[in-house]
Amino acid sequence: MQQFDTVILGGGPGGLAAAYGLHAKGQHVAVVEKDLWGGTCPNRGCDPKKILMAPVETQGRSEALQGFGLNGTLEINWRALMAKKRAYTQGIPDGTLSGLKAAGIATFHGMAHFNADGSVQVDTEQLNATNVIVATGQAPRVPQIAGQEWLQTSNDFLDLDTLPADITLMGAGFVGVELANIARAAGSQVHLVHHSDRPLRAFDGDLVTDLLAQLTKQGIDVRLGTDITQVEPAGDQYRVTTADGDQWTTDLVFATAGRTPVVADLGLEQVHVAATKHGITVNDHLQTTNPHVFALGDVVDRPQPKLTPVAGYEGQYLTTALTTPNAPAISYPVIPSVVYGKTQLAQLGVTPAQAVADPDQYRVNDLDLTHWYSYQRVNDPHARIKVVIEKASGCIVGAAVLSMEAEQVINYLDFVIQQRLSSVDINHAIMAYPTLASDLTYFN
Ligand SMILES: Cc1cc2nc3c(=O)[nH]c(=O)nc-3n(C[C@H](O)[C@H](O)[C@H](O)COP(=O)(O)OP(=O)(O)OC[C@H]3O[C@@H](n4cnc5c(N)ncnc54)[C@H](O)[C@@H]3O)c2cc1C
Ligand SMILES: NC(=O)c1ccc[n+]([C@@H]2O[C@H](COP(=O)([O-])OP(=O)(O)OC[C@H]3O[C@@H](n4cnc5c(N)ncnc54)[C@H](O)[C@@H]3O)[C@@H](O)[C@H]2O)c1
Repeated sequence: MQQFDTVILGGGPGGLAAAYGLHAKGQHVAVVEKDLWGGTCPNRGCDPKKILMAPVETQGRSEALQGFGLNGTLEINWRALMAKKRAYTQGIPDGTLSGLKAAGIATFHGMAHFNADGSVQVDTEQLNATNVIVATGQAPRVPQIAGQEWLQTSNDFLDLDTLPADITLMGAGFVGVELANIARAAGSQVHLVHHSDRPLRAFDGDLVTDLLAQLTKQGIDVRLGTDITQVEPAGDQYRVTTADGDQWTTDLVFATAGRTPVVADLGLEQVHVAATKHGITVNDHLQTTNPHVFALGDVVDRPQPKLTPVAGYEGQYLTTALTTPNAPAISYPVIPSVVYGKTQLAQLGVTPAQAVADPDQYRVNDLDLTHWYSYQRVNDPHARIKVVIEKASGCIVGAAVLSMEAEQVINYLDFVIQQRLSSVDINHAIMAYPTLASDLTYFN
């Protein structure tokens, strides 16, 4: 039996933020990881995805300028791109582990679960702690359809040796839309199938419609309002059948229909930690139904989006909460979400839909940006922003953006909203011109 102040289950971005934070506060900390040190984001999520996305973005910019001073399209070399991705990801687990060891944080590799006395079991090791933090994340959800055993996941996609000529993606959420962008740009025929008529439900409906039109223009076969009911082998390929009776053959089918919290086999019931199908139940101090067990990151059932910076923020919060008497409840700043691709979709703060529902408090500036200098310069075909303004203060409190530059614009607006900067404040700053930042003055 080894004794710690805090034992953390899961060595992803959330668990690691808490581990380093609590260690810096003088706690004796242990982290348990059953698979790849570093977790989803740097091994099978954000980072490898965005490495694959780099040439996609460049190709998109090149396509937009064809006939406007640029001739010749760019071709993606999948093998070379995958080699670049692997050169990055292969160093992550060892690098993460050495960082923890160098800091003096205890590490255990293996599947952790609770014993009935509240201790944590990792193979033959029994770890005892004042508090335990569950940071076990989410895993791809594989829908239960006929032939589900043939379905691949984003983990497989992000490590494909060769990109098949024809792929099908089941679900047009964050993962489905981003993988569709990558595969299409790299030369695959892509079928993107979504069960409802309204994918990316958290985002502004008009901008999602614009984005889907862009994907269709890129040659992606977008099929809405239809369910894949069966996948079966057909020679070297798979035959896909939908509820409408449509059928086609494809080389690989990927389940991109969401992710499920990793709670099975943790023995949560042994220590009376409650969970729903959306994750572990916590109060406003990230404390579970067991006062000595806390949870953070993707595994938590909460309304905030399941993103790396949110997991990291919660790790920092628990650093304070577990080392300060009477710590305040967690309070989240505005959280930006971005769907990456040739055209990026981003959102932050009060949504245009919320603003329209409360016209006494808010107004919405719906701006076609295609004629603004920043977007004309790069020939962005569909640049658009909806800016939500609080009527009483004149401050920007939310935004939804669709453009090749959305990831940058949304982060500038994050500062503007978080600091509650008025247009007078913004005008006091001299920004380099002409840049995306110098556009900020014109949004409200
Ligand atoms: C394809 C893809 C792309 C993404 N892109 C982005 C993006 O661009 N931006 C963004 O912000 N977010 C993105 N995300 C989401 C992001 O990866 C997660 O929000 C983030 O990794 C959550 O961190 P976490 O620490 O909560 O969980 P994880 O990173 O999932 O880490 C949990 C760890 O716990 C381990 N574990 C599980 N059970 C046990 C156990 N019993 N014992 C020991 N260890 C265990 C797991 O092996 C894992 O390593 C993406 C996700 C995917 C899948
Ligand atoms: N750029 C980013 O920040 C980024 C990228 C990828 C993932 N993520 C994070 O990971 C989470 C998971 O992403 P995701 O795309 O796996 O999930 P998601 O919840 O964003 O999208 C999955 C979609 O599939 C649909 N669906 C469910 N069952 C289906 C079925 N049988 N057939 C067809 N469609 C079906 C769902 O309605 C949903 O719209 C995201 O919510 C996000 O928090 C973030």
